[in-house]
Amino acid sequence: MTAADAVNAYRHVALVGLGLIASSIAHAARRAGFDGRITGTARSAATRQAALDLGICDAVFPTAAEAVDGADLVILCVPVGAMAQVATEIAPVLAPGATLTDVGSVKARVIEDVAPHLPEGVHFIPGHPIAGTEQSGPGAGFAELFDNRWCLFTPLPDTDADALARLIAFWQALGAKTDVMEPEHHDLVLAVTSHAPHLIAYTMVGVADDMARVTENEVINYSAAGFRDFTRIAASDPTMWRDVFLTNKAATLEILGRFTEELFALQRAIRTGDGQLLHDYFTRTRAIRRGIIDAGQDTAAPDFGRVPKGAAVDGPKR
Ligand SMILES: NC(=O)c1ccc[n+]([C@@H]2O[C@H](COP(=O)([O-])OP(=O)(O)OC[C@H]3O[C@@H](n4cnc5c(N)ncnc54)[C@H](O)[C@@H]3O)[C@@H](O)[C@H]2O)c1
Ligand SMILES: O=C(O)C(=O)C[C@]1(C(=O)O)C=C[C@@H](O)C=C1
Repeated sequence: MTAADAVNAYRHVALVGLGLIASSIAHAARRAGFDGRITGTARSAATRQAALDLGICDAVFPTAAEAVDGADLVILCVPVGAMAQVATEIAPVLAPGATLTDVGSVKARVIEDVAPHLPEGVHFIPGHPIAGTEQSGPGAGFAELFDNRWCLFTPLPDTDADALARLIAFWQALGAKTDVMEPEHHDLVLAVTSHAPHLIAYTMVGVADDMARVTENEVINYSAAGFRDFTRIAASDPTMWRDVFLTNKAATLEILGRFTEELFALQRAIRTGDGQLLHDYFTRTRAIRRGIIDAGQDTAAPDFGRVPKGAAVDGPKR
């Protein structure tokens, strides 16, 4: 199957929320050869106009129900805390046989908030592309965002296998690698790899800001590269990240608890002059970084239409 075949399996894609991720989906779908209709909805007239000016949508609407009417693929691209509200709005107009997916950074809570509102016959397949930037809004999107990045799916036990395969092929055509897992497993993994690191970056930049007041901005002016990376992460959208922490509470608190224990151990090693402990620790973490880079070099090109091994047959990862 070609990328164009995979994206054109759908004829009308509706994007609910027109920010970084929605706009990147539209650009990547067009790049793959999507020749169907893309509709969108945003609350503000300025965002709707921007989406038209940027060529992201063929038509934009002030309400989600209007945008979704007649769509065979609906993608919820709003903050996780807004998923329940938009699901209620669109439920009456979702066409039987349509696929409804989302891109939210948390999965168990999105399933809890969306699934109860849906009519029979709609294929609800939660998803999450692990790709983004600290920018927001329709102008921030670009076609290459998902290239060689993971998109994870957390289907429900009764998810239709053909609908899942079609959606996986769509995301692979956008450039992503795909995998399937249980929602709770997803939320724990992401708490480690994304959510806790964001909170740590927010905190470190907050600490530096307090220091900057003391040292008359020297901390900001002479910031080193590592700290500057923290400031990029800490510039991410406040609404999106508030919702992530409030909806992935248990997993994030679990990881932050472990983080604090390790931090105290390192703090003690510094105080007691235990250079061996520090050296051993940093040697171990360096190996992890090198492992990630090696794995990245092994990344295969997306294989359109391929259902990942184990998706429907062996069941998702737990
Ligand atoms: N930014 C990232 O790095 C990233 C990566 C992967 C997944 N995600 C997830 O994707 C989703 C969208 O993120 P984004 O980065 O595109 O955000 P964004 O801020 O760029 O866009 C969000 C859009 O949703 C709209 N919106 C907000 N609240 C709404 C409501 N109550 N009703 C209707 N529309 C509403 C906003 O006006 C905006 O148009 C979030 O669920 C986020 O967790 C983000
Ligand atoms: O690169 C960034 O700016 C991101 O933070 C993107 C990032 C991540 O943590 O990797 C953030 C949240 C998403 O749910 C997925 C991706």
